[in-house]
Amino acid sequence: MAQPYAATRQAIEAQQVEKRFGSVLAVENASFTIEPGSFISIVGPSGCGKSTLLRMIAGLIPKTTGSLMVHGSEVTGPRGDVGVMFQKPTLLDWKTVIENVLLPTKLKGRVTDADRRRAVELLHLVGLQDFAHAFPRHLSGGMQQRVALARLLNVGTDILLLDEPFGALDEFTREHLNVELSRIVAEVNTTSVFVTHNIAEAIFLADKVFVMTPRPGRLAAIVDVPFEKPRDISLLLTPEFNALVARVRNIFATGKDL
Ligand SMILES: Nc1ncnc2c1ncn2[C@@H]1O[C@H](COP(=O)(O)OP(=O)(O)OP(=O)(O)O)[C@@H](O)[C@H]1O
Repeated sequence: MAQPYAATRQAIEAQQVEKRFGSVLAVENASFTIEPGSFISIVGPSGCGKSTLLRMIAGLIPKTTGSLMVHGSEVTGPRGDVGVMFQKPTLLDWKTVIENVLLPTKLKGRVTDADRRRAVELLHLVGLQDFAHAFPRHLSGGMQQRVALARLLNVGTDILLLDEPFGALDEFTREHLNVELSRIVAEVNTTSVFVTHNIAEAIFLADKVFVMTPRPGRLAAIVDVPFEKPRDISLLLTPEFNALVARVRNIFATGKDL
């Protein structure tokens, strides 16, 4: 359900945003709004500008033209209310799991007992409560991404930008983590923007799917996902789900919605 202030203030608002890298038009004329608390997937084939769009929202690269606002203010650089997670977990190998989760707290100052309790809560949330004192090298790739997610949640950002966070993992782990991610972001009530080139994954997670097509990177359609949440993996086998997958695939092929 939308937040009370959704009517007046969107989490993210883009108007005619473009990004050029020299002669390459990476993102063309993107306009959209993202409501607080919603889950958006950006899906499209390789090179269509998904990561570029996400990096602009994160303030990691500047837009070339247009207006891009987060919580009502123009994005001019990285900001505290937006957190980003990439395919590689970037954990500190010489720190334990809980020390990695507490890293953002430590960068701000002294770590209190309350901070430690919160870190333990976050480890419960991502299912790693028994691994607080393990080192990252003793964890699987999926577990390391869970630590990265707990660390990101510890920053307390309102908006999570997730760039293929499970892209390097096997299909089974990935499906399982998608279910977990869905539960976790609903529990902490963040706005989430998730980049993937996997159509089923995009639909399974999202309230809306932004479909991008390449050359130049264009936001071809915004598709509403009608399935109730929380969602179970069995949804993937239903005709309704597969019809939506076919619809998104058709947008890739034709650049147009049905
Ligand atoms: N720093 C850069 N300098 C020059 N060109 C870039 C840069 N970053 C991206 N591009 C170009 O912009 C276009 C979009 O790239 P982007 O990485 O956003 O696509 P993507 O959809 O995320 O692809 P993938 O799924 O393969 O990660 C591509 O043509 C890419 O070569």
